[in-house]
Amino acid sequence: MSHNTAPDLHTEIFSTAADEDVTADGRFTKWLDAEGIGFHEGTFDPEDIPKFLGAYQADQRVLWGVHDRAQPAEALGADHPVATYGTMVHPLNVGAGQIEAHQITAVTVRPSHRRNGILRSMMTRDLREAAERGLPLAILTASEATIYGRFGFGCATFTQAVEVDVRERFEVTAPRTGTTTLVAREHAVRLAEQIFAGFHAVTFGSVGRQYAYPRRASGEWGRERPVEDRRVRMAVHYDAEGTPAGYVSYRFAGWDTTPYTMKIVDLVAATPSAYLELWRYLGSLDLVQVVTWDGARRDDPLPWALRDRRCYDVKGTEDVLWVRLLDVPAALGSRSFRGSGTIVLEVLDALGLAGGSYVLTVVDGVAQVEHVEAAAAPDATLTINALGSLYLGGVSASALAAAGALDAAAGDAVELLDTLFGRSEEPYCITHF
Ligand SMILES: CC(=O)SCCNC(=O)CCNC(=O)[C@H](O)C(C)(C)COP(=O)(O)OP(=O)(O)OC[C@H]1O[C@@H](n2cnc3c(N)ncnc32)[C@H](O)[C@@H]1OP(=O)(O)O
Repeated sequence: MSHNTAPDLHTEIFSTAADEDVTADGRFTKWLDAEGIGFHEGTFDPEDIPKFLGAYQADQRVLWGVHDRAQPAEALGADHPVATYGTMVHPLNVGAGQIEAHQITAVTVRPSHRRNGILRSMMTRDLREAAERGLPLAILTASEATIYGRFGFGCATFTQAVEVDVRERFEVTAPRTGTTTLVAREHAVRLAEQIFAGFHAVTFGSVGRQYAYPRRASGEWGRERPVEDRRVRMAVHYDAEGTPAGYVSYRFAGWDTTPYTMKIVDLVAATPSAYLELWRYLGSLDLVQVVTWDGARRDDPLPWALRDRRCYDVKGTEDVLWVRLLDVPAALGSRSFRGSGTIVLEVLDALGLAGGSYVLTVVDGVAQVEHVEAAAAPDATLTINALGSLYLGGVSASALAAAGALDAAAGDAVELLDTLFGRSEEPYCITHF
């Protein structure tokens, strides 16, 4: 049977409430299943749906479903979205303070409906409405690097995947402090929340975590399902005062994997010494040959703390946060800078949300930003994407200029931007969403 009917689309936007229907026919279950199709997952176990609903409520997610009422009779029903989109708000650490970031997640469009502008229509509407609500910026983590530039996002933070040889030659040379020990499952969620809060408060670029994170770190939830993963263990580092300052949760890859591998599920350290002590602990695990982790900082201090730095092998780099400024004065004005100086920026925004000329004045790291009439001679011109990349200091203005992504009237403008936006540490985000 042929089916030439044009799509008949309508969008439903809802926030999950406690009385949401969790049966197979409920809109939440249909929405979750549609999202799962986009990421090639199987259907969900019905008994998991209430737990996912509870998590989504805790995160205060807003869910979008696009429905097509003109599909063949045998197709998934019209109550089953052909596209999904989700948003929530969590704080982003920008130094001087935390700003509310509009997070975009769960973006999927069914193969039968792709490349018809469905993503574009959801995202342009959502970004406009988020800007109207006064949110200074939007963030996301991207499945592909080619999708979101056109919507004004710039790649802003990175992590690297590492493999550390923890056989005899592994030794952390820093002086030993505090205690690191396995903790009982019943305390693990609370400890994970408490330690992450300490880490987040001091880590530039960190984003507050959703409900599922401490549960997965503790093993109370597994990676795929919200049921206990009995193979996950969690060790906590207590500093010299006895304060929990870091945790690592890990899972053995099994005796069939050689070299024998311990995979880090999550590692969060609120202090540099907690970080090294967690690695000292990992190095003490008998019968393990390598430890793997995909969330290390690009400027990881660990190799500098090892007797044999060649134990540490970088396997790859991954981009994490993509940033899209929605309100340039609010976003720049909340961030801590370095030094002092004044610069006029011309920002180009194809979506017309945040473009214009801005005077950025920084005095001893504190910024004031003024939106001005089109400047006759800006010191630097860049797209909103490039400003999103520059925003957290994950790339220098010099690198953007060398890449043709920032056009400076004079060389000292680039130098000044390097000083102002530069940081001694890279921005670091270990929250995926
Ligand atoms: C934040 C997150 O959730 S990341 C996860 C993103 N989702 C996935 O990776 C799941 C699998 N992919 C999909 O479901 C879909 O292909 C999507 C959501 C990526 C794209 O949805 P579509 O409705 O097909 O996109 P739409 O038709 O609106 O395209 C908008 C523009 O993006 C481009 N585009 C869309 N997808 C891609 C892609 N994967 N790579 C490069 N360009 C893309 C289109 O060509 C179009 O360009 P134009 O407007 O400049 O001509």
